[in-house]
Amino acid sequence: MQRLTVGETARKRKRSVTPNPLTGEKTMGSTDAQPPNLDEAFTQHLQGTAQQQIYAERKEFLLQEERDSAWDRAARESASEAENRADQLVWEVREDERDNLFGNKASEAIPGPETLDMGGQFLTNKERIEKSQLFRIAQRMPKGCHLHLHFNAELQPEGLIEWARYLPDTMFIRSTQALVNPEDYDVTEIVFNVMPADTPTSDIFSSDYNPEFKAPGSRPWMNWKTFCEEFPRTRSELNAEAWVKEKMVLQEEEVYGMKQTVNGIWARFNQATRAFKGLLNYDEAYRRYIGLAIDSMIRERVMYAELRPMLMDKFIPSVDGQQRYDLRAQMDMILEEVEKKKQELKNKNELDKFPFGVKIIYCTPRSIPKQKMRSEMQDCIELKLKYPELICGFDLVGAEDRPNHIGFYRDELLAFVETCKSLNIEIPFMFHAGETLLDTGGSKEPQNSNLYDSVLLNAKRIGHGYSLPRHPLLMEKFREKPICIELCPISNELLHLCRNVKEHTFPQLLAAGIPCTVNSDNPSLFSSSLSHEFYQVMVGWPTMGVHGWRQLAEWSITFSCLSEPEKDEARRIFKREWEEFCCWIVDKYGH
Ligand SMILES: O=c1[nH]cnc2c1ncn2[C@@H]1O[C@H](CO)[C@@H](O)[C@H]1O
Repeated sequence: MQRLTVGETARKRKRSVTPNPLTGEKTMGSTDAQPPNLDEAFTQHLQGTAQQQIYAERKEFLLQEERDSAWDRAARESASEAENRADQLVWEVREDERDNLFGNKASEAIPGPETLDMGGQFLTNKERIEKSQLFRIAQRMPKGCHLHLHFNAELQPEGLIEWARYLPDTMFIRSTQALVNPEDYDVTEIVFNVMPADTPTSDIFSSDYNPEFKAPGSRPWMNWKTFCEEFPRTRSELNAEAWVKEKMVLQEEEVYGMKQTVNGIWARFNQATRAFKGLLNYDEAYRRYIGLAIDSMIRERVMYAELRPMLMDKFIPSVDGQQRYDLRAQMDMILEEVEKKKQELKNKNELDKFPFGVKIIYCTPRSIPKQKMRSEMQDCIELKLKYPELICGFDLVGAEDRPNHIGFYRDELLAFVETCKSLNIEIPFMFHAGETLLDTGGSKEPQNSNLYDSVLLNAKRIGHGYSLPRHPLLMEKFREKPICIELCPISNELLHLCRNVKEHTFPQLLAAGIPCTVNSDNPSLFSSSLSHEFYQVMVGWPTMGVHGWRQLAEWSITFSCLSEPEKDEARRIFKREWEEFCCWIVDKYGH
């Protein structure tokens, strides 16, 4: 029988419509129709056709259109030959490590225990990351400026704990409960303080211990050295220092634990922050801390930083607990220590490594009453008048799912703006905003999102901005103004905004054309560093490359509070270092 073509079959099918005997419905009859020869049709249409050609051209056009409007276009187009080569090599290193270091080759076999997801949970991956060449490269990368870094959370805890050994008489510890049963050690919160040696003390290991610390006559403190000596008596598996360190750093199990909640991890985070405070807030440590923080930035190839101290507690003690230093004295210490570092660098002819020192963003908690907020703002302005080059911004900090939202302080914030204008000073807002999945500013009302107030109050930058993609209109406003976003990817993962960096919203923010920078937020609590953050954005989005890294670093200069001539100088240094960096990659990985 002669085979019908596809077209003839279709015509024939049309002719053979018959009513369904049960329903009367007319359906296509197939009784007398020949099945179409699909095989022949496909063979015919698979041969190089105009459609294939047109599709390929349209695809290329679509890709080109996307590249032409991509966020990293300027960097891509201005890349040197070495940078283009470095981009290709870094891509190769990353993709090789995805398959071979992490073992992410898809297979039906259940992966062995050595397999980890590249870009998966940060703390779970941390040891593997440290074996990675991509991480080596991230460490070596010139990073520009660090714009979101909390003052007490820059350095790892070991050093601070060690320094406390040298204060056998004046370092004290307080607990929120007696340490008697094993569970007490897990649930208690501890804080430190330097006080006069004759401060009345109690025994935290006694069931009579009274943790009350506010009431007159309360004596919740125990000498730290005594605490260390007594500690093994009740908890032999850890010594006091190791136990305290666990309290100060977020542990993998508590971050990712099945039963962990957003509130739970924030409570732990806040406890950890408070545990750091007393260990560095006394004159000797404060000074040493600044120098060491700068050393660590230089190692990480950061050339300048804007640090965020909480300045609501106005005094820090001297090492003997006898004197108190007010905010001005603290600012003087910062300036002096920065100056010492600069001198050191100058002597080594290395001033380009950290030429601009640091600036301070005045931070205050969003939990305080309006009256207190007002006095905080006045303190900030007073400091700005006294230290115009040092104070560079104002920020509200603390969990955004708790009161208050920025708009709660609307009148005070507007008064702050007008007062600054009348004094002819500028203290830009750099609010924490969008660091929440509820995005209701600690209330039940979506209109209390801190993202609205950040736009209305003309923030220069915002911290986090994680939930901004839910507001396309605000995205547009951020892009137009522009308001820069200080990304803190590891912080966001550890504080339960996303399970891992691949779920983070930074690709949406960047793709929308909003300038962003990369930051480490609280590296000492998160066991992280700025190099880890840059590593994370590289493995979190396959589209990220060396050009993207450069764009992020360049934005950190553009959106810093350096003066225009300083920015030009910063760009000059950065450009040179970047080219060296790219050549180093080509040298090391090009064979
Ligand atoms: O990611 C954050 N979001 C909001 N507040 C924070 C974050 N990191 C630190 N702090 C808060 O800032 C103060 C230290 O300067 C600490 O009180 C801490 O709770």
